[in-house]
Amino acid sequence: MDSKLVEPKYRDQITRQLGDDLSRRSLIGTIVYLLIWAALMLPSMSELTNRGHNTALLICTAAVLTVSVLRLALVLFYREKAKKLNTPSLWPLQLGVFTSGAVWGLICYYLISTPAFADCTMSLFVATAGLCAGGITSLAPSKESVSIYLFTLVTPLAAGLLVADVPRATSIAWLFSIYVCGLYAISGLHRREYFSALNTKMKLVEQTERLSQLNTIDPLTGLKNRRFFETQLSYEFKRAVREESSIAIILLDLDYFKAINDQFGHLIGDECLKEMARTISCQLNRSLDIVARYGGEEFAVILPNTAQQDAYLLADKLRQKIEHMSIKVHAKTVQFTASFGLSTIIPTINDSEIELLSQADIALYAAKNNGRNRVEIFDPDSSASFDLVCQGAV
Ligand SMILES: Nc1nc2c(ncn2[C@@H]2O[C@H](COP(=O)(O)OP(=O)(O)OP(=O)(O)O)[C@@H](O)[C@H]2O)c(=O)[nH]1
Repeated sequence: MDSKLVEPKYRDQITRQLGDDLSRRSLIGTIVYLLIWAALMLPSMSELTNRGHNTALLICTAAVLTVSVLRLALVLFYREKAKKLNTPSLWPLQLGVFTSGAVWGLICYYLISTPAFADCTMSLFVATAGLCAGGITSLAPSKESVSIYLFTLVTPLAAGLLVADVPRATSIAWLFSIYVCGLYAISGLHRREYFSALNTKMKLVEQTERLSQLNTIDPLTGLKNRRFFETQLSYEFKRAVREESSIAIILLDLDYFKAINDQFGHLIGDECLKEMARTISCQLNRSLDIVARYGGEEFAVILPNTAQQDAYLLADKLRQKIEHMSIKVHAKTVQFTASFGLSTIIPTINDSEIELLSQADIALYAAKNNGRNRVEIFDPDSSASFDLVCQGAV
């Protein structure tokens, strides 16, 4: 691969894309290769057989068939490698190009230098010119493949022209030289355009990924936002149904936040939210847990595979951490508390995550009503939350 044309950070993805493209093109190339041989030989087959050249023809046909099967096998081998490796080497594809080019070139040499096949010479030149054009167009993204193909295909043909008594040999040699040079130059342009398009595509993919990442993040706290939370909740809920495992939701809301804003200003209010986000994130040690800013001063936590008692212990630990947090503003210290609503379920197919969320909301509402700075667990029996052993009520 031409590394000057590829941005280093996209090297791996582009190498992979190049391999995919070349393997697809090689498949088509192999079929066209076979068809060209058939079109070249079938019309003159009976005549050549009558002249007693059937053994030579059979050997050439067997060689064309063998090299096509080999090339096909190499493409499949490359595809198998590509399933396991991120950036598989392109050598199987290049070996396929080399063998098919070399076999065609040698057959050309043999047919041109054998007087009995003089009738086929013109159609052989046309077929080889077509193979050159098609091969170079489809292999253009790989400079090495183009060079291998041209060299193996054209060198024996040129040698054949030198040794055999071909009418207008000089003219044909010139025509082929111009033709091959022109094709080679055009393949360079094609290659530049191909890699420029790939670099642009990779940049777009990268920017789209970054944008969709940003789309899931709350800019103030750096936590995930509500949209992400809801998507993940749905996903985790379905997983809990499948695995028949417990899932818990904690909703927490800063107490009297309006008063903090009014007293210290919105910037200090923002600092409280950021500090709170940091505290919640620090307390969640499992990578499975998801914390998000659910609303203005409201946060939400999903705890997959967590029983009610464990979720309660975590919520109360968070409550205590927040209670003991403080933010310095000039000479003053801002302290605040938060209220928590908790709901847990081992869901079945008939349950829904929206129900679980609204249960956590009911429990949070109860925590606010029951005095704030406390954890309430949703009680399914009374359909209202009840106070659990929570020590820090204001
Ligand atoms: N600084 C800041 N304030 C916010 C933000 N989002 C919401 N708020 C404020 O949060 C306050 C929420 O007030 P309320 O809904 O009355 O709740 P509260 O004062 O916390 O009272 P309780 O929840 O009942 O304890 C409002 O004053 C909002 O303006 C934010 O991003 N930054």
